[in-house]
Amino acid sequence: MTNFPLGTVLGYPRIGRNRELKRALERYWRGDLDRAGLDAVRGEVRAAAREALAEAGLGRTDSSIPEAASTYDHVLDTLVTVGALPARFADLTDGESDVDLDAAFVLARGDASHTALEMTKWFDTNYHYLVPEISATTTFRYANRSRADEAREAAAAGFTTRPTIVGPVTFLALAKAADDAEAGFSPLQRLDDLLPVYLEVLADLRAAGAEWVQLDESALVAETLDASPAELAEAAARAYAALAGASERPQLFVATSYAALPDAAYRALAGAGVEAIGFDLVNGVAPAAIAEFPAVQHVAGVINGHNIWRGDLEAALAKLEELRATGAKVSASTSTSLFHLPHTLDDEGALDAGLRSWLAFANEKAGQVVVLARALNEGRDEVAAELEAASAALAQRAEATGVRVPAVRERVASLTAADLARAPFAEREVAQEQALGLPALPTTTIGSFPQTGEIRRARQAFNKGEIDEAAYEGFLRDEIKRVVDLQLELGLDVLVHGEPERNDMVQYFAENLDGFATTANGWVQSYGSRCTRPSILWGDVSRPAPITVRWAEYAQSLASQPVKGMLTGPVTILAWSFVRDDQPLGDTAFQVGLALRDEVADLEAAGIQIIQVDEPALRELLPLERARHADYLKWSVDSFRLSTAVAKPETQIHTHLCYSEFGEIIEAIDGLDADVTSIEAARSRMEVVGDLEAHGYPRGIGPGVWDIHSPRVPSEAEVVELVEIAERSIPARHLWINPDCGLKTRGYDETVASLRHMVAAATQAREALSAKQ
Ligand code: MET
Ligand SMILES: [Zn+2]
Repeated sequence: MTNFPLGTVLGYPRIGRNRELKRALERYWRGDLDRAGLDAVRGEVRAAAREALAEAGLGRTDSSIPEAASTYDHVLDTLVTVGALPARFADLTDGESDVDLDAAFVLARGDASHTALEMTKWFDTNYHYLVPEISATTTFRYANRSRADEAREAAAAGFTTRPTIVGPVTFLALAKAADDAEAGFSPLQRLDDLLPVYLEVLADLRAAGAEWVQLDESALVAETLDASPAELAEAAARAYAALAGASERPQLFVATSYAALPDAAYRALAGAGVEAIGFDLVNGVAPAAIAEFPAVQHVAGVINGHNIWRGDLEAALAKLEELRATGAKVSASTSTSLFHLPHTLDDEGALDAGLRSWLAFANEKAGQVVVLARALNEGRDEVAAELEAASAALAQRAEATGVRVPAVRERVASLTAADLARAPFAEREVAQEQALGLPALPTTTIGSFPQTGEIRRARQAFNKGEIDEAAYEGFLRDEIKRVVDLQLELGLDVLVHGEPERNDMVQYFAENLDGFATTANGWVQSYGSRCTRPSILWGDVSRPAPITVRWAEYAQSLASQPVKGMLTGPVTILAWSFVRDDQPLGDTAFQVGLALRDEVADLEAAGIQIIQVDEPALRELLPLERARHADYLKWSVDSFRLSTAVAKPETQIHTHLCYSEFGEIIEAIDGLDADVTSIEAARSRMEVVGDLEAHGYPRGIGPGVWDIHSPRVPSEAEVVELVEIAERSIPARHLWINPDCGLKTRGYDETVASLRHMVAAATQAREALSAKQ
């Protein structure tokens, strides 16, 4: 068996350098591409990933290239591999043959007869995985052999790559108890039943030629899961004793990312006989017990896989040398999979040359790992030139114009507690009731309306200079009028302008704020075929001019109902951008908060009575280590309040949070002090409203009644049912009726039908309410 390579990356972007896979998927789902066509693109994307990493300098046959392609989601891949289909998908399999990709798509996207799996954020990132549902009766079987097929495909192309799957502990730790599970059931209880399938998978991968397999076990670093770190470490000890004990298997590389690997978990893995263990040295420190396990290969994540900065290569090497000095066997690696990054800077010719020299995308990060591996192998003198170039870029960045702007820093420094506080809610509630005069159970939407092909084409034409600004603005005004008229016709109570001018809710602000740059092709996967193009926040942030005011003002001029002004909050702007790494995030958040504060004041002055500041990423940035929570919650809440507290009592502040697992941050949500908060709740059938009730949440709340992540149109009766569930926990005067999230990814047919059902359901619920009174 071969040694573990001296340099590796934990994963690679999966969607294709030019989003080939995204496009192929969408054509396939629309029926414009057949399965053979889709499979051909999938194969090309896998081949291109291997070639790109080989070109960056990773070895073709030394297992340093991860075989980490995924067509929709890697947790879904693992779910299908181990055949853990929830009961409601039982009709997709005969229980014996392989579960195919088409079945996986139904799990992911739902269809007329299946509600899709839930999605939630992958650790503290902006990537969404599909949440497995496990109960005492879930069956496990080796039900999809794609990983082994891919290893064979790699071999045929002259590679020995390293198949990558989610490890058994993480798979179960990230799962939720299925609805039919008994109270108190935890998916980890099924570990011993799952392990035999992993043994089969390992044997099959070995037979396919894999020398090493990578099992991602990042759950071991998280303190925010249902299972405690001690339970997770105990599960790891059991799981890996079983897997390492197998005779037919590749060598095991257990990778962990996103925070420090706790000593207990490290000992569990090393003690079980795992041959290589990876840990994150960007967001964590090395486990203390390393010296006790000299046989283990320690794969040190010293190159940040989750940001786009070229960073301090010298410091990364110093970490490796320090580890090696303890006598440990050391390899260089990225801290996380590179699927959080765009493919390559080669596609960013238009980027400012200075800024570009400070950056590294996936291919360039792989190149950095290769440099470090050479230093480990041949000595640091052999890479002196590369180290020097990286240090020079870093020094130049620190001094560059715009990175530190005195006026911005002085404004932040002069803030006081009074700048963060509004009048008490009781007072605001009365003032808003008078100002707005809304009915009980008001209906609204989350902001965006469908981004039609026509809108995208108009934006493209404008960006290419094919139409001038006046023509584009005229187009947007017509679109806004259409959306406002539609909402009037549907009978919604609080309107939106529909956000047609925004390519993306963060990028739009980034493009209009100083301190940001945008990329040409910097796409990263968000979920399935959905990609985002995060902006690069590289300098001090300020707002040169009002951003959204003219659109909101125009929309408001078309209706007597209130139109919500629509902003993206500071935490979300940070979470969905590539942020600077040279100062605490909280400092950056305050700069963004101040810029938004100016926008709130201007919206209000323009006559906008309701302003929504979206913070869907509030939960996502919550650190995985509990010790860091207090600091995070303080700056995230304060930066939101900084942006909104400028509003008068009669101005109603809304916020929107995607996802509903926020038991953990309910104090923070309360701390935002928004008058109304909309949240996702439809897929979990309002699970979250109980948490809110238990907490005694005192202000307005809009639990989503329509799951907009699926093309399914909810019936009026379904919506009524969800409203009734919500009414049991939330006082009617605080309850709002809205979809789970924005509608930009939906088509107009579904949108109109669903909103019609939603408004009709609200009318029914109102009638029931007044009958009761
Ligand atoms: C991901 S949250 C989206 C909120 C935004 N206002 C929208 O409706 O699209
Ligand atoms: Zn949302």
